[in-house]
Amino acid sequence: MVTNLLPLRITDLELRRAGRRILGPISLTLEGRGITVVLGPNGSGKTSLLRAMHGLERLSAGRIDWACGEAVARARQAFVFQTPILMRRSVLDCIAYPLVLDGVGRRAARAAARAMADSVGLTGVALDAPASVLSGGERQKMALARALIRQPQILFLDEPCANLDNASTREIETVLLRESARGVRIVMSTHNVGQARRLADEIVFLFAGRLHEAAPAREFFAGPATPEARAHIAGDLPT
Ligand SMILES: Nc1ncnc2c1ncn2[C@@H]1O[C@H](COP(=O)(O)OP(=O)(O)OP(=O)(O)O)[C@@H](O)[C@H]1O
Repeated sequence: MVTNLLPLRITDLELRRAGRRILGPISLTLEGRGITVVLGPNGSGKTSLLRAMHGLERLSAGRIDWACGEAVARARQAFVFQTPILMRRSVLDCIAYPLVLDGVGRRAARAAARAMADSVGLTGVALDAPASVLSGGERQKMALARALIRQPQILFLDEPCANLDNASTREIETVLLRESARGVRIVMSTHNVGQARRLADEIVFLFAGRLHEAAPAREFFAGPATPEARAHIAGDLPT
């Protein structure tokens, strides 16, 4: 179902901010199915690359081309931010909100939101309570439910498990693997090598704003192309 959106072609992309180049030049093609993990240390440009793909960054140079054209592509994708945006609504209404914006009636939207809350494991949570009472892990699940409720074909997630404990991380990873198996194309960032090993079909490794490698995960982990990638996988602290 993603075939008419992809490939996504990124050509000579550069982002310059405050007088310095923070990303690029990057040329990269995203195809097919599965989970692409954008891996790299803090500050390597992961968030910036995901935001650029999702159309949230002004490009300083280069192009980003979706196979189906930009407007169609934007309507079929969702983004989960590292720190979920909290609205002053109940948990259920936060999840239902994208459907309400689409014109779905409140009752139907809330019913769909209830089912989605269940499917991401938001159980034992008072769904009519304000979203602000949720724990970190619950907030991430709520953000994931809100992103999935319009059934996006492509889902971007920026460090979806940062600061979460093992149990919450495992639950979110399970949802991501399930959605990927259902055909949702997932593009996510992490600096966590273990998470990349567990989830990735493809790795895009960034270091200091540069693309070091884009390769099938098995290939990347068996023989990373650059010393920086090798050190990152090994858990060393390259300078
Ligand atoms: N608007 C901006 N103005 C100036 N510098 C910026 C801007 N946005 C990002 N940067 C810088 O660009 C670099 C890459 O940032 P980015 O958030 O993309 O990295 P990251 O790999 O996602 O990092 P982290 O893992 O810490 O979230 C950082 O040095 C950051 O300070």
